[in-house]
Amino acid sequence: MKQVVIATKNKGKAKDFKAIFKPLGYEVVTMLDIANDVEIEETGRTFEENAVIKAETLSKALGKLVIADDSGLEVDALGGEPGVYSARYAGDHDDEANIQKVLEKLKGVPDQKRTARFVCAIAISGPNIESQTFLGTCEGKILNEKRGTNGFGYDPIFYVPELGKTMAELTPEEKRAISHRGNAIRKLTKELPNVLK
Ligand SMILES: O=c1[nH]c(=O)c2ncn([C@@H]3O[C@H](COP(=O)(O)OP(=O)(O)OP(=O)(O)O)[C@@H](O)[C@H]3O)c2[nH]1
Ligand SMILES: [Mg+2]
Repeated sequence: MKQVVIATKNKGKAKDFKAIFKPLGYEVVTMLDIANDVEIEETGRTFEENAVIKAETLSKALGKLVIADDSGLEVDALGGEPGVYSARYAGDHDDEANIQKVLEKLKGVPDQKRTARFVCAIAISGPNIESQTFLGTCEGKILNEKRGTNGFGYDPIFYVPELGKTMAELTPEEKRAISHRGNAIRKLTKELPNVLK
């Protein structure tokens, strides 16, 4: 089976990418499988900058084509927070603490002002290609409490109005069809149809 290397150590993202790439005929390999010792500092100010840092660092270390994902949640009533700090908003990769911080900050904010979006910047880098980025978004609303157990991160409080469900109530296939990550990868495969082998 053809392989695609993703510069992530996030198990939730790995699951999402498996759901996205399996129908395209690719096996997904992440840093958890082949480069757990490589540390990447996310010093960028934007999702795109961080995605390029991740893709280029791992691509140089492996000498291979690599895809990276930098993503997060933007809440309008919080001026776009947590943004690029989504993974480390309250505790470092502590999903529960991060969710509680968002809910606490949104206490008393009425339903119509709880709009938010997930953003995903995908970067692709390789020995013979110039790095490129693709941005995907998914619009929704932040609920007052958690619903559902699938997914990761902020999925249990992110409500998708068109489906009447939170991201955490969707199957991996349903999430793939509408998510920021699915949308960014669809752009990549449309614009670079021949780059993945
Ligand atoms: O509910 C969610 N559903 C999603 O689909 C999603 N995508 C991103 N996020 C949040 O944004 C952070 C990314 O930060 P991030 O891009 O730096 O990734 P990370 O540090 O977790 O892993 P890595 O890829 O850097 O190794 C994550 O940890 C999550 O908190 C999501 N939350
Ligand atoms: Mg990270």
